Amino acid sequence: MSSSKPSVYITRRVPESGPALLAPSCQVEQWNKDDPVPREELLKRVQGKDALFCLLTEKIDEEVLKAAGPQLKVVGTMSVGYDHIDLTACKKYNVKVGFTPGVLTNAVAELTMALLLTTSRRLKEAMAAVANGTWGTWKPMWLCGPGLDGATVGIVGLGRIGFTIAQCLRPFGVAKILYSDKFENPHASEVGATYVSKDELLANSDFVLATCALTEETKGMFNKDLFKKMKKSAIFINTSRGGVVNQEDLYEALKSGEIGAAGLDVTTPEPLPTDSPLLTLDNCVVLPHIASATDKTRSAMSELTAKNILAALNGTEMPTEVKND
Ligand SMILES: O=C(O)[C@H](O)CO
Repeated sequence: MSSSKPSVYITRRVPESGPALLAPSCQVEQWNKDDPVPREELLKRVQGKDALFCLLTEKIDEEVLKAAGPQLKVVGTMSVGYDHIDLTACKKYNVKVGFTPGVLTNAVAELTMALLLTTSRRLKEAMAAVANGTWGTWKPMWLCGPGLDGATVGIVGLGRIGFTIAQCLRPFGVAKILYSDKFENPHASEVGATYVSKDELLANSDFVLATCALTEETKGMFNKDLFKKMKKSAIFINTSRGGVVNQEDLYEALKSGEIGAAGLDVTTPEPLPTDSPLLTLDNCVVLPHIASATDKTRSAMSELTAKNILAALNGTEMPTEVKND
């Protein structure tokens, strides 16, 4: 680094451990609030900065890169997903991109398991019954659900997170884990996962989990055609991005009984408006994008983002750089 300290703009209040790593060697400016920085403010504040520390809520496109100026060296996003960053524009402006894979894998797998259990064991309806007084006597046929024991689970996208979910599933006694992806995962056999076509996965799975990245190919992929191919009892879980689902089609599939239930940690848009039809359904559980929300994970994400930025500013290898060739 040159003698004058490089400047970094942080777009949100984030766990302090990340900014603390930057502070000794950088001039740090921060939008120190819990709500996103307004676009105009971002475009103003990023001017002249050497690095941008952002979140998945900020669209980082050519306009932002241009506003920053030619000295901008790196965009570090505090997320594993980077669908909010225009990689083509970053390449054009010679800006490196850092992200935070690995450190949030366990937390996201854990929350995916929570959604699986909440939907299959009908916890939303059960908790409502306790609260609203419709809990009568113990009834043998009441609030029964499919359970994981002996089930076939289909994972669409067996990357780090999908793989860890497969590990978590095994002690629950699932019979089969199927996965579909662009390529076979060479470690799949370690978790007993079998590579199949998407159609085979959809036709045979009791649970279908979306753990793929949002790309041009996966955008809106879970639509009425795919829901039709699932079992009528299938439970669909999404902890990737809301954009992989056609939400109108999902609503129809849940309402009409085309599929059994859904558990979503991600939606389009976020926050999901409170008048969304999805929220009227007993068989749909919606969470506010909290899969990585453990104290430890969010601190680790903040630190890794800072380390990516420092490495890029120092001209050393970034711990987790998005390959942008
Ligand atoms: O992309 C991510 O990192 C998650 O969606 C939020 O932690």
